[in-house]
Amino acid sequence: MIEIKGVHKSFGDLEVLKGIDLTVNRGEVVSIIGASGSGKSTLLYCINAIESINKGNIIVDGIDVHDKKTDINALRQNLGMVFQQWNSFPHLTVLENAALAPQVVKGFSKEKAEAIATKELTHVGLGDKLHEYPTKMSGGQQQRLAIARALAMEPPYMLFDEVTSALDPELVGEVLDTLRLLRDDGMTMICVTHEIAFAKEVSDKVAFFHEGLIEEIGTPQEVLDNPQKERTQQFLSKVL
Ligand SMILES: Nc1ncnc2c1ncn2[C@@H]1O[C@H](COP(=O)(O)OP(=O)(O)OP(=O)(O)O)[C@@H](O)[C@H]1O
Repeated sequence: MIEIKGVHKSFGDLEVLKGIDLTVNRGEVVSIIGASGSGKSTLLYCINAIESINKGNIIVDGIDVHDKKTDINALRQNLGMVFQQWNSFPHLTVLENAALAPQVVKGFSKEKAEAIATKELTHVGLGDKLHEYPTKMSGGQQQRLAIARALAMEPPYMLFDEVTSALDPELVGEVLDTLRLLRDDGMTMICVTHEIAFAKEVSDKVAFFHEGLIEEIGTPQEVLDNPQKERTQQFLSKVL
């Protein structure tokens, strides 16, 4: 379970998160929507300690992420993260890219790491690209590689930060299909997304962020079909 309790985060004088409370249970898909600058990505970065927090707690399976005694590297193994921009190693093949972290971080043998990486790459539809170089692939394929690379660490949680935003429109579908696949596998996911229809389809909960606070949270039917707050209604009227 991921428990976010009263989290505040500032960059200098700018308070970006103003008291976020959110619980993500195992097996749940939670989508975070909201205007640009409302703090969605910052929350993801705080969950896996890329960013520090100023107040509150983030607890992952009972471990306080921002406690000085917490082994961040061990914790991050449980939190796979995929960003808007895919950053693979251009001099490594697709398989070598996906097998790298299990070897370096987990100390797995090359054979074991490549077996897991092959399984995950096949799962995301890249089984026929193992020995190609990522620079030769489309943006959608590279983003699926980024997902497989995160999955190869076998994390119980996945954090997705606008993974389709940098893609040409015709490539968005294949990446969303991959996320649907993970949802069907029962993966616990937090998705920061601008894809409202996708959020509606896959999420157990949708959180609408407004200026560093959760303005409204509930099922997709509650928040997206029947929003109670005026700000949610205004936001949805602009993006739907
Ligand atoms: N490292 C940083 N230093 C200073 N300000 C930052 C930093 N990261 C983010 N911010 C600011 O914090 C605010 C929230 O940014 P964040 O990326 O979390 O928003 P967002 O809701 O994810 O927006 P978008 O949908 O555009 O990605 C913005 O005003 C941004 O400029």
